[in-house]
Amino acid sequence: MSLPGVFLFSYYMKNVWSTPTPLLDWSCVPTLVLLVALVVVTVTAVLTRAVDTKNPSRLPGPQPLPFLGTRWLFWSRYKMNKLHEAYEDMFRRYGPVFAETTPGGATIVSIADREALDAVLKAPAKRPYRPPTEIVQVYRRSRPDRYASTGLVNEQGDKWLHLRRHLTVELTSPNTMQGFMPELNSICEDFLDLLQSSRQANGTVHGFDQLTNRMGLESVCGLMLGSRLGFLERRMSGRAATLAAAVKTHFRAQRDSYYGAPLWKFAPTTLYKTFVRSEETIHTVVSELMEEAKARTNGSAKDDGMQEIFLRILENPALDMRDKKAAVIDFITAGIETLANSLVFLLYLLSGRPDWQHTIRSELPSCSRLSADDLSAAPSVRAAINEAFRLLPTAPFLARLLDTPMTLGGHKLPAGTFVLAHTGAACRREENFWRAHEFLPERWSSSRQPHAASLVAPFGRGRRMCPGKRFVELELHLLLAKIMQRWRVEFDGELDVQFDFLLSPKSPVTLRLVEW
Ligand code: HEM
Repeated sequence: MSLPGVFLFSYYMKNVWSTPTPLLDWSCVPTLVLLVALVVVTVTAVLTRAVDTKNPSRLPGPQPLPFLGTRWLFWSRYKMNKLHEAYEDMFRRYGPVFAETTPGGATIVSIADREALDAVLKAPAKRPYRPPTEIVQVYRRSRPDRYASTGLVNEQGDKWLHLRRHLTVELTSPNTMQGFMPELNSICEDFLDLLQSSRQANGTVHGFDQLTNRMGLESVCGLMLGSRLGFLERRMSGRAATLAAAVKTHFRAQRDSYYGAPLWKFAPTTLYKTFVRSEETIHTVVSELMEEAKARTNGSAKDDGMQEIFLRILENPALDMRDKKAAVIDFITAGIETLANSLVFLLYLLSGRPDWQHTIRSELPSCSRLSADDLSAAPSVRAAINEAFRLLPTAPFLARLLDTPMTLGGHKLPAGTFVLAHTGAACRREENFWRAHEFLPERWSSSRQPHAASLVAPFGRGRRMCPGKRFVELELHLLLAKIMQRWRVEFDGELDVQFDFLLSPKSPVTLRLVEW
């Protein structure tokens, strides 16, 4: 029994023995409730066990408890901010296909098996169903004044298809990205200037993660809103800090609503209120930024490559104004931390390979403005990025609901089963990659077997794949190339990584950028 359980139990037992019997003894009511609850829990536990042993197709996995399912694990055996390690441990205990049970009794199947992953992620679905984050769904549905739908990230079916068609064409177009290249070069240079001014004499940069977050903000907001917003200026405005903090809280609250006690579904708990505050802050700041961007756009020529995405979304008559605003919010929220964390992970991993940093530098020209051709002529940049995404992806698993019945790991699963596809864990299995736990960018230039490249899916797979992929890849290439032109990267010790619904570095991150 848990510690609070022991207290509760001893409190009730003390009352039962010491209280004289009154005419109408209300004190026994809580005891009765406790007893009834205990009986129900025990009977259900016995029944669950009986049903499980009769059912040979039951997937391996932790034992579910009545009313709690297997979530108790995340409140006892595992830490919520170390969920990536919890899943690695469960794969070791139960094998590459296992099931968890939600407090409501639904099954969630986790897979790290190559065949199972290929089957789920390559299934041809026109409208792949990615289970929505419930807390976002509940809140947005409660605010029809602000949201016409739950947004591209959380919407499903035809509504999702409509949003996807109208919102992502520009973002995924190679031409748009090409047009954004000069501006992206400037953003990267400003980021390097910010790093330079934050460096101590020996090259140490404290709070590197905060600086990358500002870079994520500047580039994603620049891309979406069509203008530079000043997040990379030496002294960051209060608004930028507010937005960055709200995005972090937003992700954490989603994580806690998903893996923590689901009390927020029954009452507006502190968790729910925290989530709502963060969503409202993001909405307010992004609305202000959109208004300012609109005002600037009205007074300027429309041929600027940067403004294309924002203008196309604003001018699209097929979209509700509320959907336009929600889209900008979703793009910004989905883009900032993912991009920033990926850069921290990439530099951290590269710090262990000074030889590879030399190779990158030797492939680059010395000029500061880099073109797409300069980047293509440096294959070691791509190899380092691919390898960092393989070994330490910021999104280590993808969620799907099965469209059709499927057999995974020898178990028949009905359509509608909730599956977590752990691409990150699969990429660290020796049967899928040669020396799987090591950061070896050379595997991408001359492949050593095994080399299951299709498992590396940092941006997801299929039609629900991340629409920001092209932009992020371009930006990471540029950033890495520019950093390597100027400095080599050093890091002491191991980076502490935590699960904030995404894998994130534990803040603050300190590293050294040393002159060549
Ligand atoms: C390193 C940076 C990024 C990573 C690792 C990343 C990763 C992902 C992943 C894994 C998904 C789920 C895909 C799936 O279920 O198959 C996703 C979805 C999404 N991402 Fe990204 N992302 C990044 C940056 C961005 C950026 C910069 C934007 C916007 C400009 C963005 C916008 C979105 C949106 C809107 C979705 C939902 C798409 C849909 O459901 O149709 N992401 N991202």
